[in-house]
Parts: sequence; C-alpha cells; structure tokens
Amino acid sequence: RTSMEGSTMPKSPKVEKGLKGTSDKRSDKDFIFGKLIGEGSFSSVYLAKDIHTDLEYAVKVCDKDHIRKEKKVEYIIREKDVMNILNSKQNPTAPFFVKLYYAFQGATKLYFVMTYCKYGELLNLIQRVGFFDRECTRFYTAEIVRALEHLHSLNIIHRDLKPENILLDEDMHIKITDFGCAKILTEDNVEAINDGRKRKSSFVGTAQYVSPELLDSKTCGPGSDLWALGCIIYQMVSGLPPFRSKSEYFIYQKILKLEYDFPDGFCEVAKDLVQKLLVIKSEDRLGAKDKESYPSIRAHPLFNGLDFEALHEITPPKVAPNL
Ligand SMILES: C[C@@H](Nc1nc2c(c3cc(-c4cn[nH]c4)ccc13)C(=O)N=C/C2=C\CC1CC1)C(C)(C)C
Repeated sequence: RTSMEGSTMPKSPKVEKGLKGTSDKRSDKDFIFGKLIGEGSFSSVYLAKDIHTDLEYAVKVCDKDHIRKEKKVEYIIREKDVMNILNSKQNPTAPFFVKLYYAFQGATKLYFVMTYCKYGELLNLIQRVGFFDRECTRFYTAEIVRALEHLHSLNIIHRDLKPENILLDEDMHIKITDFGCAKILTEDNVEAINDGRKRKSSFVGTAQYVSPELLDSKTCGPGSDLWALGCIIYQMVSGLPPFRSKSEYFIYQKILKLEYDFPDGFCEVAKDLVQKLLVIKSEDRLGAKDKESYPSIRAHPLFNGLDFEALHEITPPKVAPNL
C-alpha cells in the first residue's frame, strides 16, 4: 500500500496515474498486452508492457474454467509456491530463474507477471545454429549445473527440465522456467530419498527427457534433473536429444534399456560427462552422492579452467551457426 493512500492528495488524473504506479497492486488494466510468445499446456504467455514503468514482462494467462475443468488447479498453485520460494531465496548474483513479480486475477483469467527473456528458449537457439561448439556447450552446461545446485539446495526438483524451458535473458544468460510440474521435497521425503527409499510420483515429464525411475518405479529425486541434464548436453553437442523414436512409448522403451548412441565426431569430453549422467540407477549418476552443490560435476574435465562462481559475470560465448 502506498503511504499516500487516503491522504488529502488531489485526485487529478496525473496524480491518480502516479499513485497507481507506486502501489504494489496490479491488474490487467496496468499492462498493454503484445505478441503471444509461448503456449503452455494450460496457459498462454504474452509479451506485455507495464503502463506505469514501460517495463516489459512475460505474462502467463490461464483461463479459470479451463483449469478447473481439467483439474489443474494444483499445478498452478504448485508453480506459484515454487516461484515464491525462488523469489525469496533467489541468489541475487546468480538469478538463474524466471522471477514472478505479480499474480492477480480478472473475471475469468489468472495472470502471472514474470521476467521477459528476450532471447527465448534454448531449444530455439540450438535449432537455429544446429549444434553448439565445445565452448558454448560447457558454458551453458555450467549455468544449468549452477541453477540445479540452487534449486536442489532448496529441496525442489524441476521434473520437466528441457531446452524449451531453459530461457535466455537479454545478456544471453539462462533463466529456468515452467515449475508447474516441480516437486517440493518435504522433510519426510527428503529422508526417503537420502536413505534410498524413494518418493512416489504421479507425474511424468516430457518423453525425451524423462528419467528411467520416473517411468518404472514412479519415483523421483534430484537425480531426475541430472538425467535430463545429460540429455540436454547431448542435444547441445549433436542438435538432437539422445532418445528419439516415432512414439512416446518407443522412446520410453529406449530410455529403460539405455538404448542410444553417439554420432561420429561427438566431442569426447562431453561424451564422457553424458555417459556419467545417463545412468539407469539414479544414485550412480555423477553428482548423486554430493551433499552440497555438485563438486563431482564441477570437477569434470569439460569444465577445466571455468570459474563456476563467476559464471554470471562472464559474457556468454557467442553462439555461432555451425551448419
Ligand atoms: C516454455 C515457455 N515458453 C516461454 N516462456 C516464457 C518466456 C518465453 C519467451 C520467449 C521468447 C522471447 N522472445 N522471443 C521468444 C519464448 C518462449 C517463452 C519468457 O520470456 N518469460 C517467461 C516464460 C514462462 C513463464 C511461465 C511459464 C511459467 C512455455 C512454452 C511454457 C510458454
């Protein structure tokens, strides 16, 4: 609430507008909506400009009836809860996550005002250039590792990590988004994970990136995100994800049998890291036994000479077309 509210200030339109701009409440009237920038399963994301500050945001708009009918209310609430945790615990010097600025509702819609990531999805960038060279692969892999270290330190698992929801901000640093499928590990199931018992999960992510344990024992832990990281590194180097087939069913079969191979010329150092992440048993994946952060992953030769703590200060390497 502004301190001036209820004061004897003249209600001239200018002041009225000025007042409006300073209060923390927002409604859809405060934004000019622009182009559609992405479609989620139960939402559309628009580019929008705040009329008071001229700042650009990405606004996720959900239809209330549609969400109720499709019983997706818990996903919306989960996403908001996770983003509020991230907002309060976001590392200010290494903000690797899309920020939620405002959430409000209109007559029929819910609105979530978030960071606008000017250079869109990592998937789009990989497809545009074909594949990344070793410098870009190791830089963006390191940024994802840093983001996962932060996320997992808050006992949050993303569960649907993929190049579509790794976004690129105006400085070409990553911001991870789409936490509708995330899992917040509470004390009891953190123990369950730690002493090997697993957390039952009803949710399965996007076929190409889903981990074997999510498919066969319906369990999930931080290792599910490490598996997805392995798939994403493979995709940065080769341009395609490792497990591909004509249908989701056949993709699942390949994942469970670890049926994938490396194209000729695949960078040997990156290949070694992928092979240490795409391991069927989640507890045997590189980093799975690390207590704090992922020192075992940071120590991998792919990152030789890279200062993980200074990642956000480094100007990201130019992603040049390789086709
Ligand atoms: C993955 C996501 N795609 C996207 N989600 C967001 C974008 C975004 C931006 C571009 C873009 C920017 N310039 N050109 C394209 C392309 C796709 C985007 C953004 O800027 N800020 C927050 C976003 C999402 C936050 C909200 C989901 C929680 C889906 C497909 C789910 C909409």
